[in-house]
Parts: sequence; structure tokens; C-alpha cells
Amino acid sequence: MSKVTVVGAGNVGATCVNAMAIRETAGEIVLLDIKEGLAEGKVLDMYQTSTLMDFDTNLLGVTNDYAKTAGSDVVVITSGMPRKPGMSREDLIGVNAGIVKDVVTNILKYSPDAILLIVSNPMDTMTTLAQKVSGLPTNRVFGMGGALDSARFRGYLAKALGASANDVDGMVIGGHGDTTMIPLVSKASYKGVPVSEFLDEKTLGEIAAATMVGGATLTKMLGTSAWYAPGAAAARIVESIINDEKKVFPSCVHLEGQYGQDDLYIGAPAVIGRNGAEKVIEINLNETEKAAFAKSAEAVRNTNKILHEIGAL
Ligand SMILES: NC(=O)C1=CN([C@@H]2O[C@H](COP(=O)(O)OP(=O)(O)OC[C@H]3O[C@@H](n4cnc5c(N)ncnc54)[C@H](O)[C@@H]3O)[C@@H](O)[C@H]2O)C=CC1
Ligand SMILES: O=C([O-])CC(=O)C(=O)O
Repeated sequence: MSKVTVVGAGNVGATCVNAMAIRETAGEIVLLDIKEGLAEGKVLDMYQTSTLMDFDTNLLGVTNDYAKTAGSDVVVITSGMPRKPGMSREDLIGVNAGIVKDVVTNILKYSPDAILLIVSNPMDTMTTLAQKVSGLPTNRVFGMGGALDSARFRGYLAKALGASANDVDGMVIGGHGDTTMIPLVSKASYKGVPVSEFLDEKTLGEIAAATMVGGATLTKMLGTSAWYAPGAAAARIVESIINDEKKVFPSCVHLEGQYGQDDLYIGAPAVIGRNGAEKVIEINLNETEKAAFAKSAEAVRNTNKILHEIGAL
């Protein structure tokens, strides 16, 4: 029976567990939080939907009791502070680095064979930190960002097209930041047909810009950052791992020469299966996209440097 732990019973963590419970992604799901009773309460509430939503997933909520997470196949790390309106994701590094480091250390004591999926922001840098702290092979530590950004991109495109979002394909690569993500407009399609055959350049530019600040737009509306799509995106990635689906999700993966970058965690399309981020797919980028990727990589490297400055590494 597969076991998944989600650390952080806040908005994203609880939403992720809820989506996985309803879809029966794993036999057992543990939700852990540092705040007394929070995970227990959320899990009890979710359990009470099982006869309504017709699922049988075993759910357990715990307060900081890592022994209960033992033997997890996948661990999703959502613990940490979300941003408030006006903040960038990078502003969270000081608080979240300590939390992520602590959580990874505790998780490894009980689940040395787990695959770690990092959600906490700034996600590219927190993924880098988690891999370094854990010392796990890079395929077993990766981050969720591109799956969410791509879902938003597809949504914005679908609205402009008047189409079903499920008929629209599109990917966002690069860093998971307001200025670092790269919506691949040139590769986006509607039923396999390039979107440029339906939408003019100006509209496509506006869609790309809206996608990049998708998280900030929601943060302004909600007063804290989003959770439904982030929780669903993490849940869907876990499902691809548990069922060894080999689905491709743009994810924060370790580049070793691909896209002109070496030893860097950043968003790129990857095959997700039982061994985690199993393969990075290198697609041809046009000159503008190549330049944007190099710029994005430089920005992520600069944020990573802060880990040393604050003594997290
Ligand atoms: N990568 C992505 O695409 C996304 C990332 N995020 C990030 O995910 C993180 C969580 O966001 P929300 O769930 O909205 O925040 P939230 O504030 O609702 O939940 C965070 C939870 O973490 C818990 N926590 C803090 N320190 C902990 C520790 N040491 N051990 C265990 N639990 C601990 C808190 O008690 C709280 O319940 C934020 O950093 C946010 O920026 C959010 C959305 C998308
Ligand atoms: O915007 C934020 O801070 C949270 C996040 O990463 C997202 O929703 O994309």
C-alpha cells in the first residue's frame, strides 16, 4: 500500500490531501503540521466527507509526530509562510529556509527512501536547499511550480479562445517567480493547432504577462496566496509518481547541461514516474525563449546565493 505524507496543513497542504483523498491516490495519507491540532482537525473534517465523496483513503493528521510519517513513498513539503499582497516569493526565503531544512531533516529520519516534492516558496531555491540538506539523488527531490503555472496559462488561453481548457495545451518553464517564468507561447496549441492561428500577437502577449503574475494576482485578491490550483497541481504530480504514469509536467528539476545550464534546479519539462523526476525533456527554444531562460537561470542562481548569506547552507 502506498503512503504519502504532506507537511504543512495550511491552505495548500490540506487542499492537496483533500484532492488525493478523493482521487484515492494512495492507500494512506499523513498530514503533519507544527500547529497543535490543526492537521488532526482538517483530516477529521475530510474523513467526514468520505461517505459523501465516496472514498476510502486512510487519513491521519499529526502534530509534529514524524514517527507517524515512517515509510512514506512520497513527501510533499508545503510548510512555511505564504506571501502577502505586495511581496515577492523571494521575500519568503529568510523564514522558509529554516522551516524547510528542519522538515527535510526530520522526514529523512523516518522515510529515507521517499521522493520529496517541494512546494514552499521561493520554490526553486527551497528545492535546491532540500536536495543539499538531504543529499538524496536529484531525481528524488524536485519542485512543483511549472505544473501550476502551465494550468494557469492554459486557463488564460482557453478563456481568450472561448475553448475548454482541456482542449488547450501549453507549458511554462523557467523559475517559479513573477519575472522568471517563461510561458512558451510559440508551443501553445488548441487541439494541436498553434494558438497563433486563433489569437493575435497582442492578446498572446497579454496572456503571457497575466500568467507570469498569476500568483500575485490571486494574492492581491485573497490577501494570501492561492491554494486550490497549487494543491491540485501537487496532488496530480504525486499521482503520476505513485502510479508510475510517466506523465510530463514542467517541474523544478536538476539541470545537468540541458538548456545550457549545469547544476541548477529550475523549471523544465520532465517525465514524472515511480523514480521521481525521471528524465528532463529538452525541447527546441527560439532565440527569445533561450535568452529568457538564461536570464531566468541567472535570477534563480542569485536567489540561491542568499542561502549561503543567511547561513542556511
Ligand atoms: N510552489 C508553488 O507553486 C506554490 C507554493 N506555495 C507556497 O507554499 C507554502 C504554503 O502556503 P499556504 O499553505 O498557503 O500557507 P499556510 O500558512 O496556509 O500554511 C502553511 C503551514 O505550514 C505550517 N508550518 C510552519 N512551520 C512548520 C514546520 N516547521 N513544520 C510543519 N509545519 C509547519 C504552518 O503551521 C501552516 O499551517 C508557502 O511558502 C507558499 O508560498 C503556495 C502556492 C503555490
Ligand atoms: O503566488 C504565490 O506566492 C504562491 C505561488 O507560488 C503561486 O500561487 O503561484
